[in-house]
Amino acid sequence: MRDKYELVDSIRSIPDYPKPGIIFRDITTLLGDPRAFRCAVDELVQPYVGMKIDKIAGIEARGFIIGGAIAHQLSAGFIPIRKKGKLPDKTVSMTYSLEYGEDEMEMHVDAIKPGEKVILVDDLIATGGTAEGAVKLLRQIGAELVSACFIIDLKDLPGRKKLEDMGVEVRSLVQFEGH
Ligand SMILES: O=P(O)(O)OC[C@H]1O[C@H](OP(=O)(O)OP(=O)(O)O)[C@H](O)[C@@H]1O
Ligand SMILES: Nc1ncnc2[nH]cnc12
Repeated sequence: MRDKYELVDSIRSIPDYPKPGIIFRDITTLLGDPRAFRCAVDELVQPYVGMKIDKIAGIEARGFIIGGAIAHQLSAGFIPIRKKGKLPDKTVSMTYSLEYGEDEMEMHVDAIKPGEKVILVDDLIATGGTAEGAVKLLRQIGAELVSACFIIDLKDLPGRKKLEDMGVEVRSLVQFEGH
């Protein structure tokens, strides 16, 4: 990977998916490109090296792919934040809205010990509704949220500001204009 332009070029944009007016930023092409995938994970990990991060919390489904790779690189544990009804033990849950709908997410109540240092990971932040719900859940069970990171930030949407207003540091690799 020579520079971040190659990372941008590895992301496929699909107009009017899943609804008219949305440009879907598809990371399957990035994931399928060995150099782009490695570059994205390495760039996301770099600021956290040496910070003794306990857990990476990844948001279903695309946050699992990126978050798992980051957790491995940082020798941290991995916590899945899942869509409703998928986790088998006692959970905490939160309803949230996103760019094209509404959903409910859950975590196991014992996924994190109070005070553990956690980074939230997803592929993309748009309205920030999903990440906001995840931050609330993580704090509810006592996590110390160190940062949130994304490959993509849709910068005309309020996601980044929403998290920063909650006192969360936000990092992203690629910024796109528009929806
Ligand atoms: O900032 P927001 O407006 O909340 O949108 C961002 C969320 O939308 C996408 O997930 P989606 O709900 O489509 O689920 P998927 O990963 O299972 O496809 C994306 O992976 C983020 O999780
Ligand atoms: N425009 C978009 N592309 C891909 N995933 C998204 N999640 C929310 N908005 C999105």
